Amino acid sequence: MVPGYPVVLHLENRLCVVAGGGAVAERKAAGLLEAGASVLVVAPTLAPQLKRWAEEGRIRTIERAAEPSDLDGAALLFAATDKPEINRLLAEEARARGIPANLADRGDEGDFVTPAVVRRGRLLFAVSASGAGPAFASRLAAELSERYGEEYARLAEQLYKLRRAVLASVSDPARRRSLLREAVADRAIELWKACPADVPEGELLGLLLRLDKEKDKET
Ligand SMILES: C[C@@]1(CC(=O)O)C2=NC(=C\c3[nH]c(c(CCC(=O)O)c3CC(=O)O)Cc3[nH]c(c(CC(=O)O)c3CCC(=O)O)/C=C3\N/C(=C\2)[C@@H](CCC(=O)O)[C@]3(C)CC(=O)O)/[C@H]1CCC(=O)O
Ligand SMILES: NC(=O)c1ccc[n+]([C@@H]2O[C@H](COP(=O)([O-])OP(=O)(O)OC[C@H]3O[C@@H](n4cnc5c(N)ncnc54)[C@H](O)[C@@H]3O)[C@@H](O)[C@H]2O)c1
Repeated sequence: MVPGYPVVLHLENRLCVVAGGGAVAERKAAGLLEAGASVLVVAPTLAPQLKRWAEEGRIRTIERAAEPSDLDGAALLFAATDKPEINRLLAEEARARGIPANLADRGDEGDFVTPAVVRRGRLLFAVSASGAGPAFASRLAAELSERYGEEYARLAEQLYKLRRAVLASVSDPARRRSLLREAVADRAIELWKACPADVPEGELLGLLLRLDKEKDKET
């Protein structure tokens, strides 16, 4: 088996085309909306949720069979019709234009697959089972979801603020690195979790520097 290469794509306002209008297309569209993409769904029949999103202006839809020209200007293609030969043809068209394609019916033949995802604010967990089955990936993602609750979204936000403060005020790279590592040690994490959501950056930095001093005293 040749393993895949994981990336996190920034798709804000990029055109992503979904061919197909069923349950799978809906799931892909939902994930794309979360990532701020500009979504075009093309299919002769559209699931109710896709119609609602179109009415709300959240996605664009075209109610007919997908055509190669639908790919104009697209960053990604999700071929999610229930016709394998159509998915393959569309993926070939996309490839010829340099657009990476996902094949809902044959993940291994596409340019990329979509992992099972758990989001906690800035945090993103993605699980791919690389052929061992989406049910397995989905189950493991559910376990991550239980292990890392909503409090991790807030924690990530605190760490984001803290990192910004450290980058802005500590110029020595080695010192920065050691502080940023310390900021994710157990004791520090407990401290950030206990802070109110709107704690200012400067205060977080002060707490971190104090922890650092205490650590120096202990050693
Ligand atoms: C994780 C998740 C993400 C998402 O799609 O968002 C995802 N599939 C999910 C659900 C799901 N998929 C299937 C069912 C029906 C039950 C069943 O058969 O198990 C259900 C359940 C449901 O629909 O509820 C069937 C299925 N899926 C694929 C094939 C064809 C094949 O194997 O190639 C077939 C057989 C189709 C047939 O019958 O012919 C292919 C792919 N599905 C992938 C991802 C990619 C591999 C990810 C990895 O690397 O592990 C890959 C390769 C391509 C891709 O889609 O990118 C999402 C769970 C979200 C969550 O719950 O968290
Ligand atoms: N990757 C996954 O996670 C996953 C999960 C389940 C099933 N599948 C596969 O994905 C396929 C789609 O699953 P579904 O549950 O969404 O199917 P579905 O039957 O609910 O929907 C199929 C959709 O494809 C549309 N369609 C048909 N011909 C088209 C064309 N020429 N151009 C554009 N759209 C067209 C139909 O109008 C319909 O909206 C399944 O056949 C299966 O092979 C993949």
